[in-house]
Amino acid sequence: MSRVLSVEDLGIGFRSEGQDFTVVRDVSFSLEAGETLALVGESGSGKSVTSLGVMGLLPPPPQSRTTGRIVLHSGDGDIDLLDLPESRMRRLRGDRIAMIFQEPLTSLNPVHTIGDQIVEAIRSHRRVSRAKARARAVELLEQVGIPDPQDRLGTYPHELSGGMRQRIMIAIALALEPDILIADEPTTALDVTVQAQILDLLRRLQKDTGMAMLFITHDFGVVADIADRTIVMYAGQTVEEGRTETVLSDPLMPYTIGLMNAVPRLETAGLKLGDLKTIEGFVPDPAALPQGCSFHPRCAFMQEGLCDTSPPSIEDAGGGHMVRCKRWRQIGEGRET
Ligand SMILES: Nc1ncnc2c1ncn2[C@@H]1O[C@H](COP(=O)(O)OP(=O)(O)OP(=O)(O)O)[C@@H](O)[C@H]1O
Repeated sequence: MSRVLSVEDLGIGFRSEGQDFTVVRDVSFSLEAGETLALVGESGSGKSVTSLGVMGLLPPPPQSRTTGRIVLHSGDGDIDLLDLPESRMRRLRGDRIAMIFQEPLTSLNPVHTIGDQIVEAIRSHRRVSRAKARARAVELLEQVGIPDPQDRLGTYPHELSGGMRQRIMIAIALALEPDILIADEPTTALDVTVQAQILDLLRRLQKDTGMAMLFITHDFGVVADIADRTIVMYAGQTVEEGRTETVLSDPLMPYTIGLMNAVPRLETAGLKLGDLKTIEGFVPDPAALPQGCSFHPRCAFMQEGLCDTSPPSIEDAGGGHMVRCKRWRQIGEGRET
């Protein structure tokens, strides 16, 4: 597999009411062609801000500031996205990196037909005739499973169901055959059956096109269905990372365990980790992070004098399974007994 994206030591901060605060810290990951990486965490953990950073869609400085490197590995060589002028970033967006969001209605234009919107997406990046772009639009609608694609070109977004709208957004995102698709909670607003259909569709399209996917979700059920690798984020940091099957079968960070236990069908039989059923409390305010481990005030395994003093570094628990918890060894041992 070839590498398509490297994110190195990403840091993102905002300025609000004269105060600077950091919401993403030291996040590093890479994406290979054809693989899916999930970013998981509760609301406010920094998943969306990370993906907006990759897309170059954060507010301009001084409202936001981004540090580290985001490198797109393309046929034309490596492109450092943080150094790119907005005009070139605009050309890459949609073309090499595309994004779909939770609620297609906010991205689709209500006054234009879906055919016009797909044609526009193609013609804004490629010099092709209207007729050719329309033919490609029909092909794309077929690809994403829209029945009677020719007739559907003339419909408006509000005439379609939520699942169909998400398929349209996927068609638009794929129109230019991007190397990377960022999917930010694309199935959260859909009912369970439609959610499964959209996940199936994304998996099939990925197989056909070889694109890499960065999949943002708070739902471990979705992670189990779609991701090759998983990064769990908490308070703007990676707290656990590894192959999805490793993270799911052998979670070592109490935050990950708490998130997983919140998904009934994943309830981890045999974990024997006491009564960590749900996670009490909230993600901390980025402007007032607790001392020590950011998660310690909510953690059932917190050890006074250890977890509340200095922040834990991220450690390799074996085979690239990375964990940011000073007590991961005891947690692993507790599981084996
Ligand atoms: N434009 C902005 N200005 C100031 N703060 C922001 C801005 N966008 C996001 N934040 C803050 O950054 C932090 C991370 O937010 P982010 O949206 O990335 O979380 P998330 O994990 O994706 O959650 P969600 O699932 O709700 O989108 C939050 O504390 C949020 O309030």
